Amino acid sequence: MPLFDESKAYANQEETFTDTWEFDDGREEELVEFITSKPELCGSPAAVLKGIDEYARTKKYLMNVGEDKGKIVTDIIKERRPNVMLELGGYCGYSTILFGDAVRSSGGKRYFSLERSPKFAKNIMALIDFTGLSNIVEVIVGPSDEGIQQLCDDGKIKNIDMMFLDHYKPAYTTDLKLCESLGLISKGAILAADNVISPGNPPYLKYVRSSVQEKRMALTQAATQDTENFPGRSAAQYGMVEKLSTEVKGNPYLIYRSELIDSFEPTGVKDGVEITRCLGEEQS
Ligand SMILES: C[S@@+](CC[C@H](N)C(=O)[O-])C[C@H]1O[C@@H](n2cnc3c(N)ncnc32)[C@H](O)[C@@H]1O
Repeated sequence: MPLFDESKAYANQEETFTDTWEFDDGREEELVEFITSKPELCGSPAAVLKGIDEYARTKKYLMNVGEDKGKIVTDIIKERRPNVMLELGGYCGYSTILFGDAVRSSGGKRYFSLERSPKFAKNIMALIDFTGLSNIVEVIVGPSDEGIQQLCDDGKIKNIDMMFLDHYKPAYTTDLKLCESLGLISKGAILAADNVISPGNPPYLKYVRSSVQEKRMALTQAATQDTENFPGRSAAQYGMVEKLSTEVKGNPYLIYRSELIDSFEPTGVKDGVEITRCLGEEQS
């Protein structure tokens, strides 16, 4: 793994959790102003991303995927060339711009960003408009499980080619199972899950690394295993508002091959992205 370049490190991450939102102390709107007040950045995804990185380095930390982990995912987008890609958790739109632009450049049609906070969603839309990506990116406001169901009911997605998971950590497994149950995951789908080292997501890693037989066995155990065993405060975070369903069983017959790619948070803290490829479905 290459070493982290300290010269591009974001400002230190402060402790600003509330029961409802992380950060949301005005920095996100300050960022939008910082970017949109520079007309020279308008219409250029690369320039806007540079501007967001500059804000997070010189002013206040932002919980973006960042350049290093972002490159892991854009390399896979170039290889997979997804027609339809979803991200769960958009925040200020850094990953939305980076991956939405990569999907567009590789010939894809739609990039859906699902963001629970109406305030954050408004900021993403402002930056997407400014960057010139509104013809490919659609921001869906509300909890991810409702957004996924809605996209499916509206016929906007029939299949997910790629999905980036970067929202409420205990919802990674429940949302993946929801996608599986809705028939949205099939051979060729690729999942990229952020923060599997920092803060970590043991239930998700266990699920995507399990064999069909192990997943079938797990169905006989308590469903709460998906949303328990979280390090630090990553589960308590948003706990007052997140209502996860542990009833959705998913499709245990899907065959996954999963690997961790080591990398860094934009602050330099070690982290990794779990890349999971669906190889097909075992006949029941
Ligand atoms: C780590 S940030 C996402 C960063 C973004 N992907 C990036 O790299 O630029 C997590 C985001 O997930 C959102 N979020 C948390 N729970 C959610 C849920 N259930 N559905 C959708 N978004 C959620 C939070 O509001 C926050 O904006």
